Amino acid sequence: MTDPSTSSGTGASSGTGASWGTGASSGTGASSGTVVVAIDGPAGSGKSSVSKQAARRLGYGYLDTGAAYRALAWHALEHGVDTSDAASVLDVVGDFAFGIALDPDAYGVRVGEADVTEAIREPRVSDAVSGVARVPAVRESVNAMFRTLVDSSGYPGVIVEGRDITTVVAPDAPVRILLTAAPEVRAARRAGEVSTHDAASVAAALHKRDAADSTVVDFMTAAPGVVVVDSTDLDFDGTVDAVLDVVRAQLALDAEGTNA
Ligand SMILES: Nc1ncnc2c1ncn2[C@@H]1O[C@H](COP(=O)(O)OP(=O)(O)O)[C@@H](O)[C@H]1O
Ligand SMILES: Nc1ccn([C@@H]2O[C@H](COP(=O)(O)OP(=O)(O)O)[C@@H](O)[C@H]2O)c(=O)n1
Repeated sequence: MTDPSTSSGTGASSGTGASWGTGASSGTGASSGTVVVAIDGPAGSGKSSVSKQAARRLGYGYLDTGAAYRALAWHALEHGVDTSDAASVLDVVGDFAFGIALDPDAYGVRVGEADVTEAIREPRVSDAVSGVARVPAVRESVNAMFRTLVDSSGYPGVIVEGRDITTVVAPDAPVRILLTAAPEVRAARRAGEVSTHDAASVAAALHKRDAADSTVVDFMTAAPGVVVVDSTDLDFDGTVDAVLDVVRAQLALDAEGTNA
């Protein structure tokens, strides 16, 4: 599943790649020269599935940042930690050994030796993840890990998707996209994936998580320079094409030096 080179511990990752996404515009957004395509958006907008397919088409890597927060929530639950208590969450960050594959055709997530690729999608993890993600020290630690993963990826580019990638993690990336869709469309898509819960409870959980997450990051409004792709009326392939159109247009502008 995961290549060891794609592993990163929160402790081991700090201090490297510090200029990633925060330095002067470099044409890549990464200190390693890796092109960063930053995609944010709410739950069920298509970030993961669309980013993965777009990465395949571009020959890029794909980094699912939500998987890191989910894996940390899983890790905290394994330790019996109350995920609504910031101090308790921070206690378990120290031995959080996170691994993720950036290959869009070999997606996998682990914590230590455990393959948690499926487990982190369980409703109990979805319910706990916002509590973990709202702790500022957790976010700083995880963001440093993302920079290390991208800088050492070996890919010419990486599509990085999450909630705060266009604004906090990679504000200088040459391509920044906010992927949205109407709330009822997002809920219906997510309900189609989860067979263990009825559609109404899936929708309620998704809206509750969006509300909790939006107290930490504004992922519903495009920051200046961020291009909106609204997938409400697009099918999956149409959304991938729309994202790729933006990537090509923004990279062309960047190459001309006009993508300020
Ligand atoms: N434009 C689209 N039209 C129809 N279904 C889509 C579209 N984009 C994504 N999906 C489907 O919706 C579900 C949620 O997408 P996902 O990528 O997990 O969203 P996110 O990562 O934003 O939560 C998946 O089953 C995915 O295949
Ligand atoms: N960059 C990110 C990515 C995810 N998250 C958190 O991690 C959770 C899970 O992210 P996800 O991308 O797997 O969620 P979905 O949008 O796929 O439902 C979110 O609900 C946020 O609480 C975050 O805070 N910042």
